[in-house]
Amino acid sequence: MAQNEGKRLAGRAALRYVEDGMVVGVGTGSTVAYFIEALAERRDTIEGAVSSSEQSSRLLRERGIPVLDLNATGELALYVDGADECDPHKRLIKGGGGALTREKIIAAASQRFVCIIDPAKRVDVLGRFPLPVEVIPMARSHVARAIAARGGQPVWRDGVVTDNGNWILDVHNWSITDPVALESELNQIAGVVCVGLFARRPADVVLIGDREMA
Ligand SMILES: O=C[C@H](O)[C@H](O)[C@H](O)COP(=O)(O)O
Repeated sequence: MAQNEGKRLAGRAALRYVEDGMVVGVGTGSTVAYFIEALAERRDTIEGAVSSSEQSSRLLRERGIPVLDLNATGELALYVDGADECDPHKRLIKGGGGALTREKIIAAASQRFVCIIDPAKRVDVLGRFPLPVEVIPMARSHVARAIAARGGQPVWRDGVVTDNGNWILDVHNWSITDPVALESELNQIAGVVCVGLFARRPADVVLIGDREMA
């Protein structure tokens, strides 16, 4: 299956979790763009969306879907987002598009996290995709040294500024055998805003193309 076709099928398949009257949490990326396209068909039946990025907010508004403030909506029933990698326990690497922090906030505030991926995103062990870590700009070198001391190879995503005004380090060559422990450990480094590991709060449902992962 071509990768874009897998993304399109997954984006459409997520519609089956959308119920009338919902406020839907919406992630970021090329797979989510297909979901937003499909969600537009339901725009008159939902209340609106909480968005994880400026990019998704723009797409939602272009499709006539109201973008709401998470501070005003309360907890959400549903969050739909893509991922860069997914292991058999539905633990994820996210943040290839730089939206990891807002994505993690919405995932934490949602009862059900439906992750939409194409088959190429499945891995047995996380870490082939470089792990994104959002950092406060002044802490970039400090965090990079702390990560290198733990065996990772951090590379600054030079020129990229997140929606929160921060920078990103992409950590290469890490075979992440205990993602829950690593997520907790990296969160403790001063200057780290968010780690692109979604292991402590994995996805609840993973759609690979239009099929649900067991
Ligand atoms: O920051 C971006 C997000 O975590 C995306 O969900 C992730 O990078 C996957 O994006 P795509 O669907 O474009 O492969």
